[in-house]
Amino acid sequence: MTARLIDGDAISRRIREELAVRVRRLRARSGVVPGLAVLLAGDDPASHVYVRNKQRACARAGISSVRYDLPATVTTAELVELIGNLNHRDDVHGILVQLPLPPQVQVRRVLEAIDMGKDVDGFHPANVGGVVVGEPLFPPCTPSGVLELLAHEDIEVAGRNVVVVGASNIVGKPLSLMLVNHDATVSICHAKTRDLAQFTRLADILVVAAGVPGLVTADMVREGAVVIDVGINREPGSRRIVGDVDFEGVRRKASYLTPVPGGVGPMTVTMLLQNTVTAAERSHSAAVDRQMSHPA
Ligand SMILES: Nc1nc(=O)c2c([nH]1)NC[C@@H]1CN(c3ccc(C(=O)N[C@@H](CCC(=O)O)C(=O)O)cc3)C=[N+]21
Repeated sequence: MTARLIDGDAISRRIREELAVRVRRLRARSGVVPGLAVLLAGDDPASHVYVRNKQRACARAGISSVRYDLPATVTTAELVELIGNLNHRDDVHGILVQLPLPPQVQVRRVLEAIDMGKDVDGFHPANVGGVVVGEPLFPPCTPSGVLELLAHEDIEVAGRNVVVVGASNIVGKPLSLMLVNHDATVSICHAKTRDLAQFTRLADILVVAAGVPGLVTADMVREGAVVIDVGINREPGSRRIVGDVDFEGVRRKASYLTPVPGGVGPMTVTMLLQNTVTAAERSHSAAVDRQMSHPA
């Protein structure tokens, strides 16, 4: 068997075109232009690349984005204060704090400072709780991008065995709960899992988000499984990125496979744009509601 490749770039393009239509409609109706604030601390080269990609994608969809470049020495208090100011600005509908943050910063406190209604990354604990009960204000971007890819290919998740490799707070854990909410049977594997292959071979759908290049090889994959590679690993000294899956080997065994690049990565950015447009639409509806209840 040779896997069909899931084209995240093409699926993203279609969704982004629909988002651009929503942006134009909102602007025509209300004059509101969706706005995203991106906070970037320090000079991690990968973070700079990601942020540049996000801002370019915003511009193409008609979303205005402002970037705050903060020194690597930034404090928790400084970040919390800046976020407090952005929370009150009505031209900023989404706030994104690029991770990782420098080691002296208390990430939890920073994420908790973001107004829930502007938490387009879905990292605020209240949004994380929303994922548990199945109705987050904003679903986290990479997990919803994965679900969007599966839905787009008509791959049913209800009743399937899904194995998620990686238990991070931003991908593995929320994605696992979102899959359970779609009636999948989910196993979560992580760095301490003994005999990983014993689990991965049970998977109808295998999602790999471990950050370990080449972790999943063909012998670990059931014939005909769907394999979603969330890994983004930069080879030292190279600009090329590779996933967590041995692409050539697994391609001969799986029924569907996402490439890296061009799979989950662009969907993450697309879901960020989607959340930002939704945030702007909600802020406009809220303004209309206030107007209706207190006419001038
Ligand atoms: N607050 C926060 N939110 C995030 O969503 C977030 C973050 N911090 N920190 C880092 C990770 C990583 N991430 C990616 C997004 C897009 C691509 C992407 O577009 N990848 C392209 C290729 C990009 C390239 O070539 O470098 C692709 O896979 O085709 C990759 C990785 C978002 N993250």
